[in-house]
Amino acid sequence: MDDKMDDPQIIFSMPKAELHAHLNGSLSQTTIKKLMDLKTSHQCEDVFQLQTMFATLSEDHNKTLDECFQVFKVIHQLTDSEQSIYIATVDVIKEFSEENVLYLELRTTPRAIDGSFETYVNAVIRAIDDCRKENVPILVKLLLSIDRSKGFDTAKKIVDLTISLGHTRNDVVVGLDVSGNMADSDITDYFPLLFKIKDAGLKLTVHTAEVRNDAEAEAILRLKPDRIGHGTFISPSLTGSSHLIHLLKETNIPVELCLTSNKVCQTVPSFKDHHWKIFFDHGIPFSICVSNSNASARTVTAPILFDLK
Ligand SMILES: CNc1ncnc2c1ncn2[C@@H]1O[C@H](COP(=O)(O)O)[C@@H](O)[C@H]1O
Repeated sequence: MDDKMDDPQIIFSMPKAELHAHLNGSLSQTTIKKLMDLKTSHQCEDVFQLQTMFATLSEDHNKTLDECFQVFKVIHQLTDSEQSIYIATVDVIKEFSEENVLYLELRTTPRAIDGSFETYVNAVIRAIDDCRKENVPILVKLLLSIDRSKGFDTAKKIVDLTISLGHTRNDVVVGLDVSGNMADSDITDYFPLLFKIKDAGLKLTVHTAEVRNDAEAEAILRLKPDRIGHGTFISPSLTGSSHLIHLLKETNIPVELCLTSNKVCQTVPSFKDHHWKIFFDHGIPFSICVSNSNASARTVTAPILFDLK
């Protein structure tokens, strides 16, 4: 099987649900250009430096997972104001809708804007509300993310905000995602916060086993989140053991599988070697997701599956 798909049109036209989309990982080139122009119009001094960084990032080659995390640091410089976050969110929603995504569960990590996480989240929610008012034909819900590399205190603020919005805006905010670089932290430090989310009746999804750490993967599965993201190194083809996949099957936790993201970040060598087939054969419930993409990358995953089956 070829790792490239020639004709994604059929997938464009299919109605889809997207359950794992990072807001700042979903900016199209058009939106990036728009946000860059916004910086220029505000006469930001760092705009030339940003342009150079984006030119380098746009070079078409796969990146390691660590390099992917560096990319976000650059993208975050573009979404650093209420206005830019609003524009980014509206664009991402409309672009998913244009690709016939009917249910979009967007996730994003609030950053302090003028010292306030609320400002960031309010800009995202205002964009979702405005798309609803405009009758964009897509249902959008929001997960707030904690970035596990940012420490407990920041995570606590985001968890408290999630719980508060889970009451006041439960038409939009459905729960929490745990993301960020696995190498940077011990996930169990965050467990008291994750229990708070569960106790508040909110949904929880956790990036799990993107790189190998069997003890951590087991601890997350035993925590029983509502979903897990990736689950790459749960696969016996990579760990050489069936222990984690049996545990996953026992807990029956659905997995957000992100084929393109895994390939680009090189946590799997090729689509052919992706663990989706092993999960399929074990009867693990999963959803095919994008995680991070530009608009043109979003629709390649499903044809790959058709091809493999
Ligand atoms: C590739 N696999 C991944 N694994 C873990 N976390 C990831 C990720 N891809 C993205 N993120 C998380 O999402 C943030 C960008 O979107 P937001 O600023 O939140 O909208 C990244 O900074 C990282 O924390």
